[in-house]
Amino acid sequence: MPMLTRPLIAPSILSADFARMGEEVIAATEAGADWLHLDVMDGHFVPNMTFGPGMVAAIRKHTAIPLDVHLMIDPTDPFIEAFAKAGADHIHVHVEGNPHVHRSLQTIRALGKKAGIAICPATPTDMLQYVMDLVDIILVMTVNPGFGGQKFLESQVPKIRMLREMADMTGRDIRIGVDGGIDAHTAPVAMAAGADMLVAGTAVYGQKDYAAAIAGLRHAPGSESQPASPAS
Ligand SMILES: O=C(CO)[C@H](O)[C@H](O)COP(=O)(O)O
Ligand SMILES: [Fe+2]
Repeated sequence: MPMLTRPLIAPSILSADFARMGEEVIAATEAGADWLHLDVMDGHFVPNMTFGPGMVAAIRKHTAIPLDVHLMIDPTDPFIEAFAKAGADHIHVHVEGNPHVHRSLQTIRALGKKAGIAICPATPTDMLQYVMDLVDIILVMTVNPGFGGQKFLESQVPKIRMLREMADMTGRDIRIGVDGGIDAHTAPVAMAAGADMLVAGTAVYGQKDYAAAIAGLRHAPGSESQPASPAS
């Protein structure tokens, strides 16, 4: 059974009030968010659209916590530098539909950012096998990407476990994040399988009290006896 560590919490602004984004960013920061998760969607890789580097730069001015940018766009590579310059600290690229994901990860690292790789529910873990040396964070999609407020896919729990094993075998400190349908019930399930970073849109921005929501996720059963994870 993997060790349960206190997870990092990354509220996803996908569920925030876009018309009050500055206030929403400050509110999550003051409520104790470890990272802020920014979902970039292009209406092509996923059937929804959100925002580009301009929004990331605007958000950067309102918080000092790491900006965790999840790129759901195709192509990816022409835009990596723009997101890095906009103030992203972590940049996640999807393993699907990108034949040169190895190069994408190299590019992110060369820009001095943490390299994340996101994996959709139908994609096997083998796809990550030959890029593990370039990965700082693995983002396991526990819903099909594109929308907030979807139900956590239990079918992804063995995948979280397998990726935790693959990550541990590298001997490097690779964080395993889960993204989609995370709440106080599913967070402990994901953590028991090896997740140590929880993205939560609805479970934070859909609640009245952001601080209570973040604390409720962070202190999911089993986490209290373990030391807190470092913030980045
Ligand atoms: O990447 C995403 C969707 O593609 C979002 O980060 C995710 O869905 C968060 O929303 P929720 O916590 O409401 O499921
Ligand atoms: Fe996301």
